[in-house]
Amino acid sequence: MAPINANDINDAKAFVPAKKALPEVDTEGSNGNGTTSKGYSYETLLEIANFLISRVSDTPRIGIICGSGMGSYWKEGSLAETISDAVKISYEDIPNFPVSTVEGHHGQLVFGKICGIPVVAMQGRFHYFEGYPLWKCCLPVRVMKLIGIKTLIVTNAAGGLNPNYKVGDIMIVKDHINMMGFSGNNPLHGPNDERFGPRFPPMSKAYNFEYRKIAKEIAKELNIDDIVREGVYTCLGGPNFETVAELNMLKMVGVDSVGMSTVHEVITARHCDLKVFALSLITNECVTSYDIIGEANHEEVLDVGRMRQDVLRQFVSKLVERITQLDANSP
Ligand SMILES: O=P(O)(O)O[C@H]1O[C@H](CO)[C@@H](O)[C@H]1O
Ligand code: HPA
Repeated sequence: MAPINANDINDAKAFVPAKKALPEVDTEGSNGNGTTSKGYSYETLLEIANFLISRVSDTPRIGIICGSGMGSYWKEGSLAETISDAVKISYEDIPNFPVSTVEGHHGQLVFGKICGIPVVAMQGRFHYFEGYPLWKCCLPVRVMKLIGIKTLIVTNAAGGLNPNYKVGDIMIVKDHINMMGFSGNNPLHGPNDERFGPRFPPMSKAYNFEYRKIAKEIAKELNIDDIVREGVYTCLGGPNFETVAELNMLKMVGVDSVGMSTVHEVITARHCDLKVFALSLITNECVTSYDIIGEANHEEVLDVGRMRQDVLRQFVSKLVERITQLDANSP
């Protein structure tokens, strides 16, 4: 058989040009001062934090990680647009910071206020499939901690595995299954710096109970309780979406929503004693049968994010307000 010549292939998809030049992904973090093979030193992270602090006037109380299509890009009406008095700092301009490579992830920190409360939002997160090790995906969480946040709100786009879920539902995360951790891939792998947290942090109360209670109250107040669920999230390494067999296995072990983020961010946040709230926007139904015609795709994920941006903006804004009130009144 004659060898295939790339020029003969007629499949347009195979030749779609890259939208932007592929960024250099530093997979081990060994390109800067103070880096080690297992993460940045405390001092280097402090330097990054101080660089950011020198550029803003208010210390943020709450950090927000914007998921795919959910204000991860700057768009009229998106969650990130809620932020007033915004100071935007591109990841590229922050020393030793990774850069976002995913379509729909803008790549900047936005400092400002939601309902008068100082926040910092990540418009664009880092994923394992981009080539970053997990500790590096979570570097911004430690930086936000050093800047002064007390609470982290994590949002993600996810496939709905629970058969009762519909596209557009919002799932309050009550727990996660750390699938990547089962093979020892964990953001806390390597030497532990006690200044961040303990060697063996517990994870049984990772998702703050009081915050989840507030979120359900807010859902009622906003009259969206029919689309708000509560369930278990899992993160796979990606970037491919899952096979039917994989999804059925995950369903059997009690997973309700599936994505490629969040779990390692939450582990890092809990390690350094941040309080955590997380939600999944269900952007697609997981394909759990060979009879289903459709397939998961990233465009649908972004579209559903856009479709739900108003609701998410209201939901998260109210959460920011009520979480701040709750924490002000508790020790
Ligand atoms: O988890 P976020 O960043 O919201 O994005 C989700 O959507 C993308 C797939 O469409 C993956 O990156 C997955 O993790
Ligand atoms: N699987 C994994 N990640 C995702 C999905 C999915 O179905 N949807 C959005 N992110």
